[in-house]
Amino acid sequence: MGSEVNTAARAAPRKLTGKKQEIDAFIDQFDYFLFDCDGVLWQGNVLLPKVVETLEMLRNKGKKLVFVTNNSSKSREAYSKKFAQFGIPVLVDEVFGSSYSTAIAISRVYKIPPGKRVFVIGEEGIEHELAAEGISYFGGSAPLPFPEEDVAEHVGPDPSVWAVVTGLDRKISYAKFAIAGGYLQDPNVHFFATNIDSTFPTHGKLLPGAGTCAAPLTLMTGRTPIAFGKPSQAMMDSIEQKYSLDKSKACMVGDRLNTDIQFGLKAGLKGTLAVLTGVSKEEDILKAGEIGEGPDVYLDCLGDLLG
Ligand SMILES: O=C(O)[C@H](O)[C@H](O)COP(=O)(O)O
Repeated sequence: MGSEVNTAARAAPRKLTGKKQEIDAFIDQFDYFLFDCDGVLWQGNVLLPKVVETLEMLRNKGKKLVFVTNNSSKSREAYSKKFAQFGIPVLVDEVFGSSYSTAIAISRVYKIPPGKRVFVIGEEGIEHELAAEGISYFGGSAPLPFPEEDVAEHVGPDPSVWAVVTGLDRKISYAKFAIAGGYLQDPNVHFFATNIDSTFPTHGKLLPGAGTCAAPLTLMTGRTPIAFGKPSQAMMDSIEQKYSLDKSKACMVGDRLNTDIQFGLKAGLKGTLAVLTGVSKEEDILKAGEIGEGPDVYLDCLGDLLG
């Protein structure tokens, strides 16, 4: 499937009324539901209403659920613990995060050569998933092994460095950018990003997203990273393979038009459902619909799927 959205003759996004018959007809079209998490299931540390019951209802109907997040700060295992804290039983294997997507692309698609390593701008989630794939890395959450003011002495090429990977790094520093920028001046060093979200919604506010941890390197080197989170085709390809996903029976559920809904549309999934509990608002959805890039349907909140 191509990576562009086929906008031709797409109907305007339709708000589901919540009537049982209509909701059942919508759900019955799909065997698979891909869920974004933040803004759909919860907002930060607050679980949204009726989420537990809705996921249970879908499981009882035999639907296959996959939780697809761009949040690279947590590993799949850490994410499954977050689900457990909310009383939602989810297997580690049902979580597909951008850190995992990046790690499997590096080890299985790009096939990092033996003896090479990756410099990380990011947090534990990336480190955990790289390690699980047997990828050697440095940087990340480790403190700099030299005083920040001495950074210039440590900038330069390193033949052992095969790639720079960026993700959300809430301890980002000038020195980390300087080191990464030094490696990226070698055109043979790959530039990867878990995801390039502009914003990171937190406690109802928009904080700088993972994309802001890559952008200074683009400005510095003129290079743009290959990203493995939503809406990348690479992430969809891995999901398709891992879960034997039949795209003609799959629905993407999300709160954000430019990541979640684009992800479903670009992949040509059968359906896309937006909820209004996260980033994109009703007016954004209707506006995107005017250019054929809105979701098929939308709801105030996921719990409305209970009808
Ligand atoms: O900047 C980021 O990394 C993202 O905004 C964030 O992690 C989004 O995660 P998602 O909504 O896909 O769960």
